[in-house]
Amino acid sequence: MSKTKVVMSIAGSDSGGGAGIQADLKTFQSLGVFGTTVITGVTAQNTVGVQNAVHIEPSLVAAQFESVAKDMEISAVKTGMLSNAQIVETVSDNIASFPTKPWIVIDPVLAATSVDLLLERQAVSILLEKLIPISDIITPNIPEAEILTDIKIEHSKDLQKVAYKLMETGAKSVLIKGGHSSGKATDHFFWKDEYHTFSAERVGIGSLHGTGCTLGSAICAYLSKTNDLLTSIRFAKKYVTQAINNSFIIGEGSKVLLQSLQSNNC
Ligand SMILES: Nc1ncnc2c1ncn2[C@@H]1O[C@H](COP(=O)(O)OP(=O)(O)OP(=O)(O)O)[C@@H](O)[C@H]1O
Ligand SMILES: Cc1ncc(COP(=O)(O)O)c(N)n1
Repeated sequence: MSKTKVVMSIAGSDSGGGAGIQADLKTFQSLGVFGTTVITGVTAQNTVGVQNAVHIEPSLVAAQFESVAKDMEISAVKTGMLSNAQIVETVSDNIASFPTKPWIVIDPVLAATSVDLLLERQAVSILLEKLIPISDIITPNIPEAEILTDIKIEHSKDLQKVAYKLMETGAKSVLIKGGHSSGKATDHFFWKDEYHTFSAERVGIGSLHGTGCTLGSAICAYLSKTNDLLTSIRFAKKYVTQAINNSFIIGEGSKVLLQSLQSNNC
């Protein structure tokens, strides 16, 4: 009997439920795909910030990969918080050794909205050397794009410089997210010599938690359903915009997104 393919989130746990593994699984469930997980770290976190964090032993990270990959067929993976250099290395090696190549979405989480570090800075070089080169799409926000490339984004032409530099490291495509800019919430997508924008009205409702995780995991879910990069980004942008428009307050800090079941199963 044929097996239904699954998707995988490789990320950290957010005890507050708004970001990380929790946001990814809610997105997968809403979009009708079966989500599996490799947990890289556990944060004590709420809508105000990250209070504490521990990294998972690389051998246990590897064991989670092995358990899932030897039993199930993984059509798409998404990475989020990766904690440190050893974990980035373990994750890169394990994804590269899957028997069937999955779609690979890298959300290079460097710091949470609350500015706590979720990846040690020494790990950035290994991310550039090992993980980004095997990715189909990398989705930095503006501060992350600047850290990864050492290029300050001041004008729109800087977006292209950043994207080309990331593609030179081996990323097949780059989506620079516009949550941290002003005006419309426009995401800039560079792929080979193509350039596309995905735009939505900016919702001015204070700070939000989990937007990047939700967009990345929606791209991952749609890739597993459509096998088409542009279609997946378009649908994922629509999904995150709807979730932002319906965001709500659960604590004293950032609002969280409403992840709701989608009827349009493309
Ligand atoms: N206020 C907003 N209104 C509409 N869309 C937004 C808003 N803020 C972010 N977005 C969209 O949410 C998605 C995630 O972008 P963002 O730049 O916020 O990612 P991120 O910084 O990784 O997430 P986070 O802020 O949760 O860390 C993008 O599609 C972006 O355009
Ligand atoms: C475990 C974990 N992973 C990722 C994020 C980034 O999410 P955000 O930038 O939306 O706070 C987070 N806060 N916690």
